[in-house]
Amino acid sequence: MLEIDGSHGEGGGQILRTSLALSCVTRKGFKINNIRKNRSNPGLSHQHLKSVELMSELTNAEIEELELRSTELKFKPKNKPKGEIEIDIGTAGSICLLLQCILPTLTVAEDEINIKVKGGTDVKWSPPVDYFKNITVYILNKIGIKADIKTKKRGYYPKGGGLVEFRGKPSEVKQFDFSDNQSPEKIKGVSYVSNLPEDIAHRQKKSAEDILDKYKKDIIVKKFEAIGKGTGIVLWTKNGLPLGSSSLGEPGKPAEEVGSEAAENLITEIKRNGAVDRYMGDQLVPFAGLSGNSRYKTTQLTQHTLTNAWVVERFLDINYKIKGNKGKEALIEVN
Ligand SMILES: Nc1ncnc2c1ncn2[C@@H]1O[C@H](COP(=O)(O)OP(=O)(O)OP(=O)(O)O)[C@@H](O)[C@H]1O
Repeated sequence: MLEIDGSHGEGGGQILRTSLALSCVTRKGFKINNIRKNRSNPGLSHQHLKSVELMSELTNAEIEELELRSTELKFKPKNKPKGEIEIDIGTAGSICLLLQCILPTLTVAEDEINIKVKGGTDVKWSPPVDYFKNITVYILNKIGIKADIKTKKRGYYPKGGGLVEFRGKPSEVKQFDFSDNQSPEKIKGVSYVSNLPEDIAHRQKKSAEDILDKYKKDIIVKKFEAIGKGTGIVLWTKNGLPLGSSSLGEPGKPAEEVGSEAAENLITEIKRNGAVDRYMGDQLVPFAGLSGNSRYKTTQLTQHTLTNAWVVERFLDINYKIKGNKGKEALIEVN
């Protein structure tokens, strides 16, 4: 069994998720300790626990020590992933982070993987579902990963209750070279509210548009069905590979600030010389590794990217070459 130190780098949940994914791809078992050691609430939270359960059901894995707040875990998959599953995170834990585990495993899937997940769709420190669809899944489709998601209901902190349907098919990851990007022709986006006045979504949109004044824009306003209250905005560039940014509303945060935060972050992404944004910088790591020979330039090298590369190197016989410094543009290569 491979031994993984969950406190490596930022010591967060992604070490577990990437280990689960790569374990299912290679069918190498692993033992992880110090799970989420550097988080204020260490150990497995609901989202991580459900990710382990999901991956274990898909591959008929043997697991030991699976409990809420466990800081250690053993996982050994038996079969190639496939199946149809309904899973309820039970909290506002991120649906998109749970789905992160499955995407790399489509490269070895025996059959379709269809999942209905309940939980949070637009929650802090995770990809909002509109980012996941329009940036993560969009870019992965381009490199051969056959996946799609449909958002049926939104889920916000603290109640969750969002519903997303995921469909994935056996896929072959293509080698890719994303070292350049084109300047954006247009900014697309969605400014949304649930169970709050629609005016908030219009104000978020307006303040984002004011900052993005020199670009063509197509930002739609939506009122989404949900159990709880929530607002936010997701923006992405059109032309070439999409760069994305987002901001969530919260009590006491003016709608104008939500819109301007997302727009300013997007401008920073555009001004930097990178083909993918800082979040895709870490999310593409496993796919570059699985393709065996790929390169891409991220707008900002993060600790998550470095840690993700470290995890993938434990499972695959590859080395990442990362040229650049943390916080700056960087080229990530596998060959
Ligand atoms: N605003 C965002 N837009 C897109 N992707 C995001 C955003 N915020 C975070 N992400 C992605 O979500 C993932 C977060 O990983 P991280 O390890 O921080 O989660 P986590 O550690 O599981 O959190 P926790 O330990 O609390 O569960 C990363 O892949 C990151 O790129």
